[in-house]
Amino acid sequence: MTSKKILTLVFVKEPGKILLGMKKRGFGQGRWNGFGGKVEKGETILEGAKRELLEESGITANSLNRVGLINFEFENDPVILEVHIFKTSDCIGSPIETEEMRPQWYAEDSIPFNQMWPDDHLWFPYMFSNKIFEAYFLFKGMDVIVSHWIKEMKNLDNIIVS
Ligand SMILES: Nc1nc2c([nH]c(=O)n2[C@H]2C[C@H](O)[C@@H](COP(=O)(O)OP(=O)(O)OP(=O)(O)O)O2)c(=O)[nH]1
Repeated sequence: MTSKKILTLVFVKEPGKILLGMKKRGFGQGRWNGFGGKVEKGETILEGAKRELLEESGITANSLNRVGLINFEFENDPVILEVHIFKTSDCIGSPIETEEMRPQWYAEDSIPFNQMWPDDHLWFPYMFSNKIFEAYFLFKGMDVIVSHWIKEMKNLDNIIVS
């Protein structure tokens, strides 16, 4: 039997650059990523996304735009990770280093994909060209993608996040 965990991932974007954080501990440690985590009981996905962004980067988002939805499976693991991805440029505050993340701005043309999850270079181009997408990745361990698909979507309105 499989079970699902709902997670969020938020990217703060300014023209030509994006804020990433180096994950200092836990799942994905040592990789640059957006800010996010598990949605808690009693909160919506959007609330969870804003909470994690604030906790991990010190930034408050006024609004978030949907970027995509990815389901991750790992061989020999019954847990599916459903990751809701957002971006925002409508936010307040400057990034601060937290217990979990060390933030750094990167130019869009120098993203450190070799220090990121191996799927990221496949879907970042959708995000950078403002395309909404849905994707699936099956991993063996944390480094090898066994199979995957990515589809551009008109919207993700069938998946309610508010
Ligand atoms: N870019 C990218 N992000 C991913 C991938 N897989 C994956 O789970 N993530 C994201 C989703 C979440 O934002 C984050 C994992 O959340 P987490 O385990 O740190 O959650 P958390 O902060 O609630 O955890 P914790 O407090 O219990 O440590 O990593 C991936 O392949 N690529």
